Amino acid sequence: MIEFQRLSKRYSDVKALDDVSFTVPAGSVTGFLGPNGAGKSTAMRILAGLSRPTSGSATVLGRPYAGLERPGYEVGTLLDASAQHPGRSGREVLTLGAMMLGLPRSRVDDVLELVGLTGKEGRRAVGGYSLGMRQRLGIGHALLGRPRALVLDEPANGLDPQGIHWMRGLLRDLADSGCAVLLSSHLLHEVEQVADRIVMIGRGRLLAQGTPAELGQGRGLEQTFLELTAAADRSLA
Ligand SMILES: Nc1ncnc2c1ncn2[C@@H]1O[C@H](COP(=O)(O)OP(=O)(O)OP(=O)(O)O)[C@@H](O)[C@H]1O
Repeated sequence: MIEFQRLSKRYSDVKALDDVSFTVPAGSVTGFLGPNGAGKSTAMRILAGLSRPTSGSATVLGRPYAGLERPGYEVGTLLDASAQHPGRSGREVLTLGAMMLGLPRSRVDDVLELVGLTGKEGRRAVGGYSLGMRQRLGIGHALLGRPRALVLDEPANGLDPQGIHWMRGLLRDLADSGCAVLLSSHLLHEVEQVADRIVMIGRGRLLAQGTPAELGQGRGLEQTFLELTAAADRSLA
């Protein structure tokens, strides 16, 4: 389970997160929606131990990232698909990750297959990958240790329709096997199709949470999203 409790983050005069609380239960996909600058990446970076909260907490299985005993087995993260060194091959990236986790080389082949990268693609330098291929590699890297929680920031960016279909199936299978999946996206329809629950934020504040049907209120998620985010903009204007 992933939990954000009264999480706030301030960057000098910007309140990137303001008292945000929500839970990502084990065995579910939670879609994290918000317009540009809403605070999604900030919340995910804090959860991954890359940034400190001003107040509140973000925990995986009850512990902050720094307190996890075996982080690679507990939470997998994909925060920036383009963060890998362009000169390394996909296989090298995964092999380094597998070595850090003490996993056998065979796990690299399993993961390449899981994310749909061929042996030839795995041997190519990441600098020559399309964004969709980088997303697949990043998802594979996050899954190396078969973690119990998964945090993906905009993983659908750059994926083609087949790729999006594949990712939807993968996330569903992971959740069905007990994983807590948190997924941020701008693609409302995509999220609607895969998420069991949706959390909406705007201007650093929690705007709504519930199932897609509850939030869509019969008129569609997009309408609710547009109204709530516009109201958040007005209240802080
Ligand atoms: N390192 C930083 N220094 C100063 N301000 C920052 C920093 N990181 C984020 N911010 C600000 O915090 C706010 C939230 O940004 P964040 O990147 O978390 O939003 P987001 O919801 O992920 O946006 P997007 O959908 O565009 O990726 C924005 O106003 C952003 O400018």
